[in-house]
Amino acid sequence: MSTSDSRPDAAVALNEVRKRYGTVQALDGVSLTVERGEFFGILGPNGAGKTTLVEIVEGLRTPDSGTVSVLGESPWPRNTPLLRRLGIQTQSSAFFTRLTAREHLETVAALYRLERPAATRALDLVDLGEQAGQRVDQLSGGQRQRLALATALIHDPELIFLDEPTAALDPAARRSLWEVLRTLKGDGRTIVYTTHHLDEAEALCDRVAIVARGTVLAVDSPRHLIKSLAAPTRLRVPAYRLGVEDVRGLPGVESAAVEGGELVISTHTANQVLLALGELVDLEEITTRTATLEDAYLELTATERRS
Ligand SMILES: Nc1ncnc2c1ncn2[C@@H]1O[C@H](COP(=O)(O)OP(=O)(O)OP(=O)(O)O)[C@@H](O)[C@H]1O
Repeated sequence: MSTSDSRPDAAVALNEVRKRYGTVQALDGVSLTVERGEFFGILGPNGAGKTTLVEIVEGLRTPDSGTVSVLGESPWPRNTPLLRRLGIQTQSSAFFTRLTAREHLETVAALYRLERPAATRALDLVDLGEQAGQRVDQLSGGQRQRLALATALIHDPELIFLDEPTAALDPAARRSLWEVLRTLKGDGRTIVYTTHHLDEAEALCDRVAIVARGTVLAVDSPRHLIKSLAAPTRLRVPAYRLGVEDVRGLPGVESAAVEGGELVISTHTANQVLLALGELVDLEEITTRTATLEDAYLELTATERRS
């Protein structure tokens, strides 16, 4: 792993970062590099250390030891020129709640000494133009979340940190925000984001880090993670057609269980199992689901959940 000092060209470089709160070792020697222009996901169970990690990179906390470099600079002591190059969206973004969405953004724009059109651009970017005249405290949860994103983006930052940006969004709004995020990445910006939506991380991220108990379990592209962990393929057959006993001994079947009216068979040799199942049922009755990032994540973090 390269050290932060040797990678000033990286968007973020951490080397052996540790942070303890009392008896809790929140980060236990984290080293990772985020390249410029990357869409980078930080995944992990509750309490894994994700927020601590991101807050250290943002300069909001200092580590006990280790080095951190952000856009080639140290985030502390408080580095105002660097902060201006960062866009930070948190779950609990502070709003001027009695103002309208537009007034809120114009106020933020003024703090950055930006011209007023910056507010309109930010509203349009997150598709909040129609709510521009609505008071912030009357926006829905999802609309507030989009306003938080607009607030983080108003000064055109190079490196964007997003904390579960789609947590309160309905499925359609979530998809439309994905497009916003893809556009940001398309413009060459670097995005570092935390999420518990594994399907989303798989769809958006170039690479993800899976963190648990303050350590990085894996860093790779979702595709490579899925491949390297060799998570199983799942074949589903209506439970009224076949039972667990019918398939347990078939070649390639690793496990079988009934879930929600379907017999779910796990295998690493799907073709072999499909051949055998073809003797028992119509192939059209079988649905195949190849491994996902969620499977890889669950496999990697299984030990954490058991302990
Ligand atoms: N200010 C603090 N004082 C004491 N302990 C803390 C503090 N902040 C975090 N912790 C502890 O450090 C560990 C890591 O917390 P952190 O918030 O970084 O995890 P996380 O991965 O962001 O969790 P989540 O997914 O639940 O947001 C947890 O055990 C948490 O209880």
